[in-house]
Amino acid sequence: MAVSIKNKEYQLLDKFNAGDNLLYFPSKCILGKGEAVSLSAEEQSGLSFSERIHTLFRKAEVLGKDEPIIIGALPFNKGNRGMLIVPESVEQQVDMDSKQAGYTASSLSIKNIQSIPFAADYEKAVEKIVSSIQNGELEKAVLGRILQVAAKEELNIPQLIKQLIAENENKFNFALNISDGTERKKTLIGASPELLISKYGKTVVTNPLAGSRPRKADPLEDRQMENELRHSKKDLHEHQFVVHSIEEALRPFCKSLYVPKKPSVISTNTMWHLSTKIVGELKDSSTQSIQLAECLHPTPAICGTPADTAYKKIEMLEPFERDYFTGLIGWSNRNGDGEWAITIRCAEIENNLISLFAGAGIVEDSVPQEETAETAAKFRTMLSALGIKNIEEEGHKQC
Ligand SMILES: C=C(O[C@@H]1C=C(C(=O)O)C=C[C@H]1O)C(=O)O
Repeated sequence: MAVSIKNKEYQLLDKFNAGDNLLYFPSKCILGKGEAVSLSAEEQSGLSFSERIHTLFRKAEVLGKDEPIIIGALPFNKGNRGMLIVPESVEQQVDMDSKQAGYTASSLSIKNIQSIPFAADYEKAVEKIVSSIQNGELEKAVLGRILQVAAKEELNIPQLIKQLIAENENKFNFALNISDGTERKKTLIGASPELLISKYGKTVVTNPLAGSRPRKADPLEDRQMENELRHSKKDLHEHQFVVHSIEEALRPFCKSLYVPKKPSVISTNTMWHLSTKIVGELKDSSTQSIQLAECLHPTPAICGTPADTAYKKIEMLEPFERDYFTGLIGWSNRNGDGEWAITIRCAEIENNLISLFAGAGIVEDSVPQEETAETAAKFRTMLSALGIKNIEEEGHKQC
């Protein structure tokens, strides 16, 4: 049974060890230890996300698990395997103090750093998407790249997640064990600013982000960036694709749906984003959060419009498998209440190797160099928590 704690002085986070599964969301922190039930790659094969969750709950029931909670990560490609488990024990905390998480990052010694693809090749791929858009093949596609960092020493995951949480208050922070039953210890870690769906009873909330500017150290320049974004035709247009598609997907499930007419601007520690918070009331409160997430995924915020054409372009132009990047991370209980965030501002870590992921939405008037700069700024969420401050220039020279 899940144990709930309400005490600001107490930090559930302090109990996190490498190999555990942690979600540190604005609403609550969930720490899962051990693995009571999971789904193998074979068991997941051919199943939708909802069917996987359903199968896992059934397995937990057979074992007599009381009030099971599923924690996991689901991939960008709906056909790939994900990581879904009912932990052996679950503790939750609803009243946290992220500032207390603070651990001062020491600078990581780096052996090697590389962009995949190189920045110049990323820009060529952006150009190709822009031409396809101009030819009328599609309207938007999100193109990603990886920054691969080899550190001199193995990473300390508990320290890293604490630092990430301290730097990313009120974001969807996570550290999940994606080792996949093998000897190789792999962690998916990140601080996502983007809620795909939350569902509590009859209430659903989604908060798409699309349209971005990097934050600046100088306060005046920083405000300028925010202002520019708020009035940018290109970004407002890009944002509209996302809001429109989410509204269409959610409406059939809802008795009422509130969609603000204009986006607001929100900030992370590294970015400004156009944001629209959409709130709905479900017709049927037994609708599962994962069912809604599955219906929305992949949104044009992380894939494109139309989704199938954008998907094909991404597969053709990105020289790597996205896997968990731009998939979902979250939890669900037996009633179907749950929260699923989009897996961005994240990295996969295996010993001393870190793969950071970032993507940018490409539309008709996108400028390739600006998209490289945008992805570089998005990498900074993870880089900063790793204590790597000045990689941008260094990275550009080497990439
Ligand atoms: C794909 C990412 O971010 C997405 C793309 C955005 C954009 O293009 O403006 C903004 C937020 C996210 O929806 C990422 O952070 O890697």
